[in-house]
Order: sequence, then structure tokens, then C-alpha cells
Amino acid sequence: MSNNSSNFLLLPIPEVPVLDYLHNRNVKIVVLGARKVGKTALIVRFLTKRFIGDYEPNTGALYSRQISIDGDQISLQVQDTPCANQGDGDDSRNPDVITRSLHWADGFVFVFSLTDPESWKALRPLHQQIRKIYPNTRLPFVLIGNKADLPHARQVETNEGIQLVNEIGGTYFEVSARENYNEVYDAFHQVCQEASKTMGSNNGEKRRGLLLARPKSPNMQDLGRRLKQALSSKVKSTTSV
Ligand SMILES: Nc1nc2c(ncn2[C@@H]2O[C@H](COP(=O)(O)OP(=O)(O)OP(=O)(O)O)[C@@H](O)[C@H]2O)c(=O)[nH]1
Repeated sequence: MSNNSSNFLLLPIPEVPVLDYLHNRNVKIVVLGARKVGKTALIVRFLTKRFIGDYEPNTGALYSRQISIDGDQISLQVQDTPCANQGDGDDSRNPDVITRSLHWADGFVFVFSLTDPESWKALRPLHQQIRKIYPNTRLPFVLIGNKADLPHARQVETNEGIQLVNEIGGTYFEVSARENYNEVYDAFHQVCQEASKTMGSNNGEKRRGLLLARPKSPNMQDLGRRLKQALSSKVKSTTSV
């Protein structure tokens, strides 16, 4: 077997079929928040409808799915991030993943726990970091106060969530990943819908010159680019014969 064909055999099998990936709109959402606020639980709930109680500490997984938004097929990628600053001295957990994700995103889901005021406070500095990257662009945001099923442990009031969302822009949702799929779905659907609309109005391009590759594999953009390159070199060699 030639070297060329073995290169193709080494490509990972993507969850999104490659041709769909190339043709559909590609929406990239980043989920941010302090540790243990339920980021992974929310993403998994949105994508699978299931609540799974315990996860390994987050190291920045990327989830890819096809979803339908307003009748359009969207290739959705959701980036779970390791953590946001919580003043716990553990900001060393992949700060690079967070910074790169901020550049990569088309929309953001900010998460705090209604039982943890520190997780609410951690979001402001994160938002300031995003404003520095995009001083003139308002990307879609939703703010989620999670763990609404624990009213006895609640320490952040609804008006504090509203106050924060008024500062950062976007919509505020109070949800329980554990108990309510519909609210979780509404929050994620909203940010996907807004990101998709924004991309539609910009011809699929978010902002020229600021696009960075996602930090970790599986890198679907790279896969798409490599496939396009392979196809175009095939066309070139055919036409030059
Ligand atoms: N009661 C309750 N517990 C929840 C809810 N969502 C998540 N949890 C729990 O909160 C804990 C943390 O959830 P994760 O999804 O791992 O949180 P994370 O933000 O991804 O955490 P890191 O990996 O540290 O970044 C787990 O024990 C979950 O079972 C919820 O809506 N209600």
C-alpha cells in the first residue's frame, strides 16, 4: 500500500460525517465556569437528555453533534473547559485551553452553582477577559445558575443572576441539570440559535483574522481542511494531465 493511502487510513473517524461537516454551518460553543458547578452534567444532559451524576475532573473535552436549529442542520461543537478562576490556587489547570477556547468560540455558556457564591463571583473576571479579546463584538451569551433542585442550599438569589446577566448581556436561566431537561435544552438551544444567526449574517465567518485552531484533538477544522486540500490536489493533478 502506498504512503498516501496509509495517511488516509490514519485519520480518526469523526462523530460528524466529514461531508456534513464541510457543508453544514459549524457552530462552536464554549461552556465556562468554576469547578463542580455542573458544566459537564449540563452538556451531557443537553446532548443526551440524561443526567449522569459523577464525572472525572474536567480536562477540556470536545463534544460534536448534528442538531437542527430552525429547520437547518448545524454541526455543533461544545467545548467543556477545565475551570475558571475561583481563587483556589489551581488556575494552572490548562489556562491555555481556556484562552484558546475564548478565541475559538461563536457563543458562550457561563455556568455557576446557585449553591456557591464564589462560582458566581468567578464569572466577572472571565467576562472581562472575553471583552478584552472582543472589544467591539458581542458574541451570544447565556448565563446558567445550576442546581436549582437544592433550594435549602441556595446561596445566590435570582436578582444576583439577573444583575450579572445585565452586565454581560444575554439571557439568564436557572436550571437543574439533575431534574429538568427542558430548561437545560432551552438555554443551550438559545445560544446555539443566536450563534448560528450571527454566523449566517456574517456569511459563516465570525471575525476575520482572529480565528485560532482549537487546542486539542479531535480537531474537526483541521480534518475538514485536510480533506479539502486532498480533494483540490486531486482536481489539480487531474486537470494538469
Ligand atoms: N444536585 C445537583 N447536583 C448537580 C447538578 N449538576 C451537577 N451536579 C453535581 O455536581 C457535581 C459536579 O458536576 P460536574 O458536571 O462534574 O461539574 P463540572 O463543572 O464539570 O466540574 P469540573 O470537572 O471540576 O470542572 C457532580 O457531583 C454532579 O452530580 C444539579 O443540577 N443538581
